[in-house]
Amino acid sequence: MVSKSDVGIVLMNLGSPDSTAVPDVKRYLIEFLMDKRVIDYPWLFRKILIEGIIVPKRAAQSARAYESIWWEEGSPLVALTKQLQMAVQNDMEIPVEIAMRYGNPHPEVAYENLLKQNPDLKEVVVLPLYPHYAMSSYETAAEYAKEVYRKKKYKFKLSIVPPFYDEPDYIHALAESMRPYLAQDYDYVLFSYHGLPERHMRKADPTGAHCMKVNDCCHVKSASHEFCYRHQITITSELVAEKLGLPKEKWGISFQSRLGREEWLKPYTAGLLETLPAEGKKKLLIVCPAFVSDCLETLEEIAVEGKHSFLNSGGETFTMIPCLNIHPLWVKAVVKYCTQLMATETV
Ligand SMILES: C=CC1=C(C)c2cc3[nH]c(cc4nc(cc5[nH]c(cc1n2)c(C)c5CCC(=O)O)C(CCC(=O)O)=C4C)c(C)c3C=C
Ligand SMILES: [Fe+2]
Ligand SMILES: [Fe+2]
Repeated sequence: MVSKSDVGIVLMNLGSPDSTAVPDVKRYLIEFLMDKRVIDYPWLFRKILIEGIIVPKRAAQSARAYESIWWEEGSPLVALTKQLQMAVQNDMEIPVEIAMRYGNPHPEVAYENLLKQNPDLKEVVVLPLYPHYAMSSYETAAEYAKEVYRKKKYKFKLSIVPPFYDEPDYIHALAESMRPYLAQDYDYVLFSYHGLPERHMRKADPTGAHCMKVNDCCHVKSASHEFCYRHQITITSELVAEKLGLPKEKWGISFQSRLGREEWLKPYTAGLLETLPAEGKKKLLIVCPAFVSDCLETLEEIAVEGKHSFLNSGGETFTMIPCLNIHPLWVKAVVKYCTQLMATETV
């Protein structure tokens, strides 16, 4: 066993542009979308599509969106990840660093910072800040953390916390972070998750025969569930709804942030926000559990664009429930997942 004083933690999130200036946003979008686990087309086709079409078209619009949510200290996602870092470090009393999959700080900087604090570092535990597995979120973060580690031939052990979508402490934290909002008058609770191309679901299925192929696949027991985003977000939602005592007709799941023309997981949040009021669901609570830190996709796409669309479609109240951010029960869960893993797994 490694002594606690020789362990460091890295909290790894998605990342943001360095600033809202268009060249910084361009650089960030290119790094993000050129990731073969995000847009999984052959390299040359991806390069032409991303650098020639998508990014030139999208960068200025994205920069404006970032500008509308930017904080004095910078990107909300990065600032909130730093706040989580401080809270976890205070609790664990060991060094905690943050790293981003895209942009800054880079995982190498996080590893080097831990080594500066303890040249005898024996183990680093990386927690990818995604409750659910997806090739384009959890997997790419975990693989990148390993790639940088191997390239630099570090001597410390590297352990990576697995997705925690059904872990009791995470479910408890998410449910309790939502509970105060249920005291207000509401018709419906919408769990809106980041979407994925349906193709990614089929690709991630190691059985090759289950996801999106078997009827009600996410509820039929299968080895594919370890890698099935839709199964995992379904379980998170069902466990939280059960804990909160939400009746079946009072909640539902949808998928946001679609990009491009491919079929993504349905139903789309944007469509539902326009049709829910006509079904009598006029007072809405919305929560986005694919993200543990508030970010562009919650603060702009949902809290601004989504709200506008819902209210314009006949909705009466729209309440966005914040991400877990630094909720004390979430900090406790993070501490537990990192502690549990220390010296139990090695890459
Ligand atoms: C093919 C494109 C994309 C896939 C697949 C995808 C999956 C995915 N993303 C997150 C989490 C976040 N995504 C965020 C922003 C964002 N996502 C995409 C594209 C895909 N994401 C783009 C182009 C952007 C940039 C913003 C924009 O121009 O719209 C963010 C916010 C980052 C921030 O700085 O605040 C997060 C977080 C998950 C969890 C996921 C798969 C499940
Ligand atoms: Fe995304
Ligand atoms: Fe599935």
